[in-house]
Amino acid sequence: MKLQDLLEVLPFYYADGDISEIDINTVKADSRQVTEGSLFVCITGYTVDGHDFVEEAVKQGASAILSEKEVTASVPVIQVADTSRIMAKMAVRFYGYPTQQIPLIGVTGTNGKTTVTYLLESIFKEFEKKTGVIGTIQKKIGDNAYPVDNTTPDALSLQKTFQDMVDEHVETAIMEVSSHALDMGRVHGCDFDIAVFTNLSQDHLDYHHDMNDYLHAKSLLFAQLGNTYNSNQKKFAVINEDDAHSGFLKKSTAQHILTYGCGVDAQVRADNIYLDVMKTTFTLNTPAGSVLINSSLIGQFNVYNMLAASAAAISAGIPLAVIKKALDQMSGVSGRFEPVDGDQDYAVIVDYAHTPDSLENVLQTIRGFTKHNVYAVVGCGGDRDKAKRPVMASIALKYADQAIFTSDNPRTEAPLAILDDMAAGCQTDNYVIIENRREAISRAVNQGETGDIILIAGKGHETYQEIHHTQHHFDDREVAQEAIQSRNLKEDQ
Ligand SMILES: CC(=O)N[C@H]1[C@@H](OP(=O)(O)OP(=O)(O)OC[C@H]2O[C@@H](n3ccc(=O)[nH]c3=O)[C@H](O)[C@@H]2O)O[C@H](CO)[C@@H](O)[C@@H]1O[C@H](C)C(=O)N[C@@H](C)C(=O)N[C@H](CCC(=O)O)C(=O)O
Ligand SMILES: Nc1ncnc2c1ncn2[C@@H]1O[C@H](COP(=O)(O)OP(=O)(O)OP(=O)(O)O)[C@@H](O)[C@H]1O
Ligand SMILES: N[C@H](CCC[C@H](N)C(=O)O)C(=O)O
Ligand SMILES: [Mg+2]
Repeated sequence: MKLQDLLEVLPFYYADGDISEIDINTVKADSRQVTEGSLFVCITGYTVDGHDFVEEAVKQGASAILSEKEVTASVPVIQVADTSRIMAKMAVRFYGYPTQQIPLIGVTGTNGKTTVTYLLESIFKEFEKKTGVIGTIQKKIGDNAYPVDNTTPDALSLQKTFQDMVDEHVETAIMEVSSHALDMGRVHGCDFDIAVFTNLSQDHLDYHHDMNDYLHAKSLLFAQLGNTYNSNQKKFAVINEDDAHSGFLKKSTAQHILTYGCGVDAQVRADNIYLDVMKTTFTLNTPAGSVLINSSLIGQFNVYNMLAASAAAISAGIPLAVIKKALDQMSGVSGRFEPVDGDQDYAVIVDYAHTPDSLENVLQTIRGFTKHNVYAVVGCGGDRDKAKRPVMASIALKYADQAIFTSDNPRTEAPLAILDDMAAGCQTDNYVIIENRREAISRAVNQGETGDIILIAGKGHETYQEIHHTQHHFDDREVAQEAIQSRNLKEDQ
């Protein structure tokens, strides 16, 4: 592609050097990925400054540089005000406006995004649509899965993925949209058709200044809804009416709104909710009629996730009977309230709860299921929101008979310093600190007696423990299974 064609997305720019004959065969923001004929985009990052890699990019074969600061290079330099924002627009142009060609659903909120995207995938598959899914666990095109680095990829990877989805005839794309992504403009230029809000509670205060800043980032998805290119189609904001922030989010969009919740005001509503350890049933009331849902997803929070997915599906015109069939059949999401079954008479549940609200929801749910002991194995991530550490610890103590505090991706922090931050939130002494996660899980499993429930929180589907930039293989489900088997063996002897 001619560089000048790519620059059509810019109203103004300043070019240093003759760009009229320059061809671009790819756009890269990482000098290590630059190949002959790349446009190298300099991003001022959080750890390093991409402008420092111009020389390396030119050596690797970059034909031109897009920068937001003054840089000197032996190839033409185009200077703009904000390279991240412009890169997103260029990515959309470079990959052929892919989200104008597929309906796109974006899901945002503190908790429940992954679950809602998988519920939507099941519903659209039941409706015989080929789906694409992008999120925390992986990205999927039809039934093929690929690894991801971020819940919401950078703009270049994202638009490339959408182009792949177009090439592979995906009929609906469903993605998680993180607050980081919204704040950094990773989704600029995406033509969302439906935007879903799950809920907002404390997280990521390492990145966002305060809860208002966090809420504002989330609202950008709704502000962006329908503002891009072809806006003739009906666009919907699907909003959790029971969340305290719903009013603000409703004001953030000029598109149609469909609310969901458990109160009388919600347009898509759950009534007669029955929660038990094996199943959840409720009546799903919608503007299109009512059906009884009989799901194997556990807990009140999953009723909300099913309402969110149902409301989004209704906005997309999917019949209620199809929604019911998909929700009834869906067996669960990897690492979310996932039981580990080793033929034991106490339950072990692995769950991705890593925020105060999700931990409270999942422990409250578990507490409601047993009069026996509840054990909670809990840690907090390093290089992440420090303010949530004492809060999560005190929630664990409130609901569990014993909490076992341990490591969860300490990253570049000292594990014991993280555990100290957690201990600062403890008003009671029903906890132990076991830094090594394998030992912590083993301790919990060895204490389990008939009817007890052990929650292993925080890592869910993750298959690693990240320590000082290195990921060591670690899967809570495998480790718990090994601990159960080793105890079974000892007891059989
Ligand atoms: C704080 C944050 O989100 N950072 C993201 C950001 O990194 P950054 O801006 O700090 O980049 P940097 O490493 O400083 O580098 C700056 C620039 O120099 C370039 N560079 C760097 C080195 C080099 O040799 N050559 C070179 O050109 C880099 O490619 C980059 O363009 O851009 C990177 C590339 O897109 C992301 O991978 C990175 O995510 C980091 C890994 C991260 O941990 N992000 C988390 C906090 C995150 O985004 N999480 C959300 C939410 C998850 C949830 O839902 O809970 C997510 O969407 O995943
Ligand atoms: N609607 C909900 N409200 C509160 N907690 C929830 C909800 N749905 C799920 N959870 C809890 O949050 C955890 C994470 O769920 P899920 O992965 O669906 O959320 P997410 O928003 O994708 O998280 P992340 O921000 O890490 O991508 C679950 O394991 C469960 O404990
Ligand atoms: N997307 C979240 C995941 C947290 C998962 C938890 N295991 C941790 O490492 O804190 C984050 O990067 O903050
Ligand atoms: Mg997720």
